[in-house]
Amino acid sequence: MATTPRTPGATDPAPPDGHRPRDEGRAGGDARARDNVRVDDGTRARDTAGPSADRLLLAAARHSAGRTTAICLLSTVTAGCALALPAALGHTLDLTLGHGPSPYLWTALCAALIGAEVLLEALTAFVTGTTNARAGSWLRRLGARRLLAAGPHHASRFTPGDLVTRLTGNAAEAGTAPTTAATGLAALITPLGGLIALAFIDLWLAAVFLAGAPALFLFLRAFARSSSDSVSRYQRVQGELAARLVEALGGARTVAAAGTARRERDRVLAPLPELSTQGRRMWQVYGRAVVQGGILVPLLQTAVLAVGGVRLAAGDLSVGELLAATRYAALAAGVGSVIGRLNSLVRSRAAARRTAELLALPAMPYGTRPLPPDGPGRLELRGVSVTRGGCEVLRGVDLVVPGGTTTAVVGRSGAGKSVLAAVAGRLTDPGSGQVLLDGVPLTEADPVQLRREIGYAFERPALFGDTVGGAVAFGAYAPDGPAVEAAARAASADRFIRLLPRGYGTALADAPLSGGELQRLGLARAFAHAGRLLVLDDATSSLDSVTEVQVGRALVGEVRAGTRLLIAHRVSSAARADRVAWLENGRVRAVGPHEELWQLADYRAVFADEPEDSAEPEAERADGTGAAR
Ligand SMILES: Nc1ncnc2c1ncn2[C@@H]1O[C@H](COP(=O)(O)OP(=O)(O)OP(=O)(O)O)[C@@H](O)[C@H]1O
Repeated sequence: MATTPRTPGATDPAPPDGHRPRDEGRAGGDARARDNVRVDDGTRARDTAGPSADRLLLAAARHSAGRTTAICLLSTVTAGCALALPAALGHTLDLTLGHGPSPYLWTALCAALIGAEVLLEALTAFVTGTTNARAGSWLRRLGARRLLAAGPHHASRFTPGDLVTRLTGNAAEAGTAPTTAATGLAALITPLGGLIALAFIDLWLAAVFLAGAPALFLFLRAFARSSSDSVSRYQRVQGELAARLVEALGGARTVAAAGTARRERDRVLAPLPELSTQGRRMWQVYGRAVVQGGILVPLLQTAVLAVGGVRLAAGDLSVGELLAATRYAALAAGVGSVIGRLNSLVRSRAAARRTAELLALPAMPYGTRPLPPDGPGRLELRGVSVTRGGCEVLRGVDLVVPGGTTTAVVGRSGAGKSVLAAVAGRLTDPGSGQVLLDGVPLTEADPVQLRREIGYAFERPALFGDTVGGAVAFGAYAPDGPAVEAAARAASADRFIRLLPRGYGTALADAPLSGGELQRLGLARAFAHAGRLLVLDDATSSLDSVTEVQVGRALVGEVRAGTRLLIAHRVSSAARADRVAWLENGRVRAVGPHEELWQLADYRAVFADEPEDSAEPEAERADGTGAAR
């Protein structure tokens, strides 16, 4: 038996055709691999959710309104100090050169202004950092909460790598918008104030500066445009690389088995040249900006200084005023920081758009109606239709599973069995129709009670928890040790768990599990949390026939009694059930006892491809009902 190190949540990508395994991440909706924003009706999710991105940024600003206001005040006062300093320095210089009374008071004022500026800048940086972190984590929580509320089917529109990028980098970048806007105001005050101060000192100096301003403006605008473009392209390619890598790692075994490691490596790394191009472009844009800025800004300052020198020689300016003027010219040239902030706002908005797309996921509606106490677990599907990828995969399904009975759902591959299981356990909602548990529509039921009352086991369970025992106990509530062990016994998992180095206390990371062992742990988890309805979605497919029969018996005798819905591929599973619902092309073709359906050639043909090793260990009768109940 192949043994693989257990990686919680790791699943192989679905094979291109044929029977596809069900896993918890899929849960009724395939992650449409390599097509991260494709939605059900075949259209692409909007890449331009402008208004909702803006609303999200406004909400983030409201969330951190107090801190953002503080940052705005702090940076405005800092700008005030920066603007007052050149005038004070100039005046102090004039006093020192003997044009007035003692300069000590002014020197002290200069020192105070410098000290205040440094302190305020440090304080602003501190508050900005913490505000950004808080806003980012708030956005991240919003996104994650909505993702969970939307249910697995809707979440599967996004690939895991893409989701990680949206919830980490994008949320963090969007979270910086409020502080960028707050400091942007001050960034505007400083160059404007510098220009006005320049005009106050001497109109000629302001005129010289303004003459060079268009060139400065054009240069800054070009920088903002090309840098924002290259940065966003770079980020997009980075996200694509991450998505490909996550996908390849998830399917590492398939890749190894197919011997396509080299091809897969090439596919993962295919965006690298584009990444390199965009990276180079980013640095080129930056380097060009440094050179151009390094020439233009000193040129402007030199022009102001030259004209100032002439005005000084003519006696129209004092030495102190000339000193102040050069400083104000430098401050006025700092208009670049405004453009830089605009640039970050543009990037934050783009990032917010990607976060907002998560928030646009429809949340599954829930109600507060309690399920009737001691209800038998009667499951009813009324006219249930489900559309996936533009096709109706369930069409007007009517099905009643009486409380306390077991119904096996059979059908050819792609008939809609897993989607039906997902609808029955409320992992996804039907497009039309209704699902009721003990007479309560699932959409109106209390979600907490629903999760306690519906147990689920999958073909490829994802394990959560620190230890093997913890993984079995993981769920809406934590069963105690004896209940965990009883569930593991029922799932035929107890024996192999006890052989692990620390038994139930073995860390999951130290427990290499075969496919069958993994399935048995998933079954044990479902048994430990069995409520009035238990849905087993092909959850015994990797078990050998003997173990499967043992688990089937235990399910009847040792697990809390209730209604069972089994997705079955084996004759033996169908034969053990009280009734069989036979699905064909998304419709219920027939419902009845296996023995009766077995008379139909089409029904027998459903199991025609059944592998030999799934035959019953006991002699099977010609009608396929030899399975022990
Ligand atoms: N998210 C999705 N997007 C598009 N099509 C989907 C999606 N989920 C399921 N389908 C399609 O719906 C149909 C029914 O899928 P389902 O997984 O329920 O089949 P199944 O009967 O369980 O098949 P199998 O026995 O092979 O697992 C299939 O054609 C499948 O490709």
